[in-house]
Amino acid sequence: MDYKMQVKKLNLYYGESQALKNVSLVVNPHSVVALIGPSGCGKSTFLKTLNRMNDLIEHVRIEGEVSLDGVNIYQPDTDVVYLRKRVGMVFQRPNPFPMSIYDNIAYGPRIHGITNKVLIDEIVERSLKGAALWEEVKNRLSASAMGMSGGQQQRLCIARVLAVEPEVLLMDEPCSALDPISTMKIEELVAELKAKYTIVMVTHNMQQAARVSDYTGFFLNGELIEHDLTNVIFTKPANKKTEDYITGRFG
Ligand SMILES: Nc1ncnc2c1ncn2[C@@H]1O[C@H](COP(=O)(O)OP(=O)(O)OP(=O)(O)O)[C@@H](O)[C@H]1O
Repeated sequence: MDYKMQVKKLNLYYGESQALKNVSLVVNPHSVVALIGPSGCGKSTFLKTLNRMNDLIEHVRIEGEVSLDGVNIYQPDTDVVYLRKRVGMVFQRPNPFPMSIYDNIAYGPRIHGITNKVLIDEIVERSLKGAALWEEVKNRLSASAMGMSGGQQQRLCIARVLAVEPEVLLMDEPCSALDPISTMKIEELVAELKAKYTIVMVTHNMQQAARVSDYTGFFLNGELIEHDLTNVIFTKPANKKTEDYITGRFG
């Protein structure tokens, strides 16, 4: 099988400080990869290297290779806007734009040049359905997104990413600001979305990693200690440090 993404010997430095150390990882298409590890171990930094979000931070230096469908995204001629359309990101805290539900979704397609109202209507409906939000909001599309619950806002942010037809979804602790019911909805959604997309998700919650992911990577101090099928990581990890972490001996 061809990998959707492949990371080879990745090092990342914030100024003098090295945040990622020789990380190599492959991501299969239509799989969910969970990244776990204690606070500050480099999970978010790693996630952001997959669509070059770290480019926006000063003094960041990156060595190694990250490829998407076999093409290195760090090549100088990469169109970063197009890359981020293909590899979309959902953040820890829902961050809807202060505009209507409809306009939140229409924003991305409009930026990418779509002006036809009928087409945008279709995209809005399809994206909201894809994010399991349509039934809850179809009668109030012109209402402000700021009036939605936190869980709805997070699904709106997922719908916003889906609207530009990504291939990979990066999720940085998408449930950390949500209540248990909203968390469950997002987890169910992730399970559905992997039929169409490839998902890489950072989570603090090991039960969540065990529930939703096919593969799990364990980070510690900027190193990817181990990466394997999720049931292997949680039942018979190869590395003692992984075992200590998942059994709660530290973290
Ligand atoms: N913009 C930045 N400038 C300098 N150092 C940074 C920056 N962002 C992160 N770091 C450092 O890089 C290391 C990894 O941080 P990162 O946020 O990737 O960890 P994390 O595993 O996602 O943590 P958490 O689970 O707490 O979100 C930390 O030591 C952090 O202080």
